[in-house]
Amino acid sequence: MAPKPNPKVAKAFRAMKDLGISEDMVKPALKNLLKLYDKNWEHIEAENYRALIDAIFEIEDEEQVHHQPEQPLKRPRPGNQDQDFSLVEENIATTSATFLHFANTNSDTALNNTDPQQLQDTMEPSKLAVSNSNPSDESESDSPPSCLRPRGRRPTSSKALAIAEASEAHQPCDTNETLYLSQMSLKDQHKELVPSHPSEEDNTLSERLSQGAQDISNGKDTEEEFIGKCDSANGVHRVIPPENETSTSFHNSANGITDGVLLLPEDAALSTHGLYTSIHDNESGPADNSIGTVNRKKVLEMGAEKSVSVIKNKWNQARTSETTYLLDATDITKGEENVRISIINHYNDVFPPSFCYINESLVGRKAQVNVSLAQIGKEDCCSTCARDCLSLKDICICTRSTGGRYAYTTDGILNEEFLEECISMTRNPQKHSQFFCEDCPLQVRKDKDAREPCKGHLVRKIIKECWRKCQCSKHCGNRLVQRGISHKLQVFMTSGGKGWGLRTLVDLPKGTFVCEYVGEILTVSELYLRNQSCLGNCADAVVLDAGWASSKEIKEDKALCLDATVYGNVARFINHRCADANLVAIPVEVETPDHFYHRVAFFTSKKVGALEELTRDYGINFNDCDHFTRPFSCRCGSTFCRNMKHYNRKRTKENALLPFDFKI
Ligand SMILES: C[S@@+](CC[C@H](N)C(=O)[O-])C[C@H]1O[C@@H](n2cnc3c(N)ncnc32)[C@H](O)[C@@H]1O
Repeated sequence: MAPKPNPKVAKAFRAMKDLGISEDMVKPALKNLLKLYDKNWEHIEAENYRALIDAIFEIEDEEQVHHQPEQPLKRPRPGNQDQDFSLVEENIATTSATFLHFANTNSDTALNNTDPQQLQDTMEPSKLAVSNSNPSDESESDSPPSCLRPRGRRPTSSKALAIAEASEAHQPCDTNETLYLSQMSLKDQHKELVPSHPSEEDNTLSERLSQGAQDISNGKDTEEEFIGKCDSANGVHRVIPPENETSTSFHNSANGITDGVLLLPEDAALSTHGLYTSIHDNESGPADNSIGTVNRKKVLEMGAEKSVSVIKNKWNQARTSETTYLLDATDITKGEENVRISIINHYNDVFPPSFCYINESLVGRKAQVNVSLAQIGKEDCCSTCARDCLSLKDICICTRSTGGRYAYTTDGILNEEFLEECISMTRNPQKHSQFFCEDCPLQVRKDKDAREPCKGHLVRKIIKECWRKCQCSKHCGNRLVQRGISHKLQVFMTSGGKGWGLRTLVDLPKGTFVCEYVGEILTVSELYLRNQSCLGNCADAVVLDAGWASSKEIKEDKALCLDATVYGNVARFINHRCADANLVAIPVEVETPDHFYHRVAFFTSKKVGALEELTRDYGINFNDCDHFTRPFSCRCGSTFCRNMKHYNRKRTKENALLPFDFKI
């Protein structure tokens, strides 16, 4: 019998995998570190495997010196975001190559004309590497306790493919069919997909990319050009037939929605643990070990039936007790947004985290959110305006919270002055008014002995949009965030070891609304408990403290936050950048006169070019464990990085042995 793997090793591999780092890269680095630290795991595990990440990059740097071809995983150099951008651009050939192939699947000519040798010549070896790792080879019997949240998992065993092929091969291609990431590996396709010498008449790759995105958002039937098309002859990926049940959307159900906020019932198994336990407990799938069988499970019931799609992977479940949500690679939003948002990974074979896409926040079990229409008084809505408030002579009452000025311009972007003030608050909070609570909800959750005084909350500027009780039209210029995402975005695997990220596919002027942060509305205490049970693997949350200044006492059920770990929107993929991030978060009131609940909207703080990664400052103090964001070694690449002072890439071996706080 093969020896059981060390659980610490398995845990380290898993942590690196979450960051998009392949096993092949982890192995040599981990071996070196174990030698260096004399198998003392404390140093290796510290600060979320910071030493390991550094060691991986060092090996990679060395390799880059010795082997000229570019490696896929690159550390962003300190300096600016353009660096990140250029990395994306550098590698866009790979991404677009995939698109090019798909664009040609209709005629098949490109594929037929492709000389595999020429293809190889055009690709760097690292990008051609096809992961042969078979999950069945990874013994998971000793795998570390998995976080209670579900995670993306890639059923790549030969058995999985065999079953998929048997049931789906030779099915005709149907543009209505949806290609799910869980059934494909973009990387595996690279060998066959990249045309050797794109003709000179071809559009530039980035133009094609943009065009692909445009086609998708225009709803043309060229989806396959963008992400994939059933190609059973080549066996490059499999297609799951369309689901024949009703939409997976919670959002559209009439029941349960109160003034724009969807309420889940007490017994809806909202906690991560509860949700997945309930799925597992009730499922009665096929008795065999089939993989990739799609099952639908009623998880939430509220009068009308709502169902959640789960990909039931018996084989995976037996090993990890994890359930994976289906993810549509052409549109991770499941149609919940006005635009489709695709997801792409051309760096490694890591699958995206599994989560349930929602476009409006859901009220959790304990949070108290007042959404009653009766609470919206005359002073909170414009009852004499008509059509577009912004075009009227008289300033409407909805500008009360923004000092009698509209936050938006008639061009549909944020007012420059207002934006600059919000940016300044984010970058230099100490220069702005703050208030300090007597019993800070962020401290109350702690043991009495560990409590510290309130660290202060900014008195933030809040946008109040017009809402349904107002007399203006739905197209009023003072209703921007409530109309949802309108620009083309894409989730992509970053090149700098930050895992998945979000980027724009079009140029965005300064002050453009990009998206909201959507998730479960929890109390701070609920989040605290959830994070504790999550064994360090929760996504990040946003505290809704903009209204706290208006109240002397903040009751427990009013201290709210948003957690996008299990239910969330595209904002859950936005990575952190210290100080000079290109997005700024601004509280917005829409239909909620309750000052303890507000939405959080992201606007561009500068002009952002197409394909540039979108980033926000999480507001982390990297020396302070109090922040809800799970600690990570910052790889933002900013010259203002608050985590850089501890970091020196060229450190000596002796230095490597020092605790991180002492490194220079
Ligand atoms: C809200 S998630 C962002 C999406 C995430 N990258 C993913 O793959 O799902 C936040 C997590 O992303 C990673 N992350 C975000 N910004 C980072 C940065 N500047 N450097 C390193 N890791 C980062 C950290 O692991 C963090 O806990």
